[in-house]
Amino acid sequence: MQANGLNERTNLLVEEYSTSGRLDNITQVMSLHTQYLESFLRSQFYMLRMDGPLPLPYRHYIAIMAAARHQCSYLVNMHVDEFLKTGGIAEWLNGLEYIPQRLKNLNEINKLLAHRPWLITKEHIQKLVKTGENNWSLPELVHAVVLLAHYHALASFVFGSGINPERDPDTSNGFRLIAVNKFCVCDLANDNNIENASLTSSNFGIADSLSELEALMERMKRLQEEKEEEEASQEEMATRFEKEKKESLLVVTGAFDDEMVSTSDVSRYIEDPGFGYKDFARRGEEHLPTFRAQDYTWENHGFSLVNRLYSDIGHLLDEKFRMVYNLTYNTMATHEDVDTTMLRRALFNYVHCMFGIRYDDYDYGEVNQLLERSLKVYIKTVTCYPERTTKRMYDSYWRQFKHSEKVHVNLLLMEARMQAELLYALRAITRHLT
Ligand SMILES: CC(C)C[C@H](N)C(=O)O
Repeated sequence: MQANGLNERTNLLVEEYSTSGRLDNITQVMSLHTQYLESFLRSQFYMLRMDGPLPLPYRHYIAIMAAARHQCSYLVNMHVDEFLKTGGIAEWLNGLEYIPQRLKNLNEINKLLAHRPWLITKEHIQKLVKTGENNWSLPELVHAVVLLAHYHALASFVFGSGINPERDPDTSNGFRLIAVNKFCVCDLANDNNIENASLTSSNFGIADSLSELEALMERMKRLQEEKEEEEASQEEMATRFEKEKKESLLVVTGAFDDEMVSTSDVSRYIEDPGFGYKDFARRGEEHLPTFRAQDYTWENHGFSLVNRLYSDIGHLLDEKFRMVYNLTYNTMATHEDVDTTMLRRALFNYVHCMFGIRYDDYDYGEVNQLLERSLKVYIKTVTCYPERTTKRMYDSYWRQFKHSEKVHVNLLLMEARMQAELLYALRAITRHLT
């Protein structure tokens, strides 16, 4: 890393250390992307610690409920500590039966938001805001929704980057208890080249993965040229989206490892643990409806609503979304000066596609050409079933790329997911209001 970048990174880490008294592994891994880290920390600090509609312990309890939907013990434990530190009632940590009804009422929206946000309707919102003494005010509800979406998405980042719990010398078994997917966070933070590690465990040689990279760059170039030549018709574009959406449902992610559930003690914070992202294709009775992005965009609708009800969070989130969307170093593994816009768009839009969100000016044929199968498996797992992510999945795509680039991928997935959840929830709130 260049001296400049390194300085910036160090400064930011020092600053974070002095404000929060710790440097967790999330921060360390994210510090590979300092600019992003800054806006991430700013918005997180705001929603957790600054003036806002919800009392502090509530915020941490909501973070716990959100992270528990994905059995993310790492985040759960972190916020259990914070919950107690901010004066939360210890009894609540026994599980959902011990919390006030009002908080319990968030279960349903937590569950839908995490796994099938398209099912959220204005009726869900109505129920929450009109239940007599247990009602939520709209600002409180928006604060809660932002926290839920943030922590669902962060769980994706944690599993996607293989972040392990920090070792705590005081609790001898605290570490073992929650080690789930055994990545080495130190490797990530140092951005060692993954070449050696991943190649020995796979059947491919360096030559194959090199030509994989060349082929990808070739496809990007060709798509760029084609784009300048002809434009597909509206119908053709719509068909391509539907095709990609349908196919995404067929992408098979790792089988569920039961061991993981039984070793996790976080299930007491959730209801209906079996509820997950729907494998529509197999069941067939429900389909994933299409959300036309231009009818309800973050920029024109979501942003102003969220900002009005919970002031300034809109700006912070907006800055973060823009940051991640535009983040680039113009590199592709060892190549420099490459315009990677197309590839980064494909990643972001593919996540939205899995949530049924369609941009009618985007050609989903690009997703199909740029994202290979193993990458799609990784994306779907990290976004929809993060707890199932394995190191093998992480290693199996883009074998020439650096760790920092795979962390970059994770940032895109995380933010796209957060935005998708927010869009559905905010649309329901708007409908409730009109
Ligand atoms: C996710 C990666 C393909 C991003 C790329 N390294 C860039 O700087 O744009």
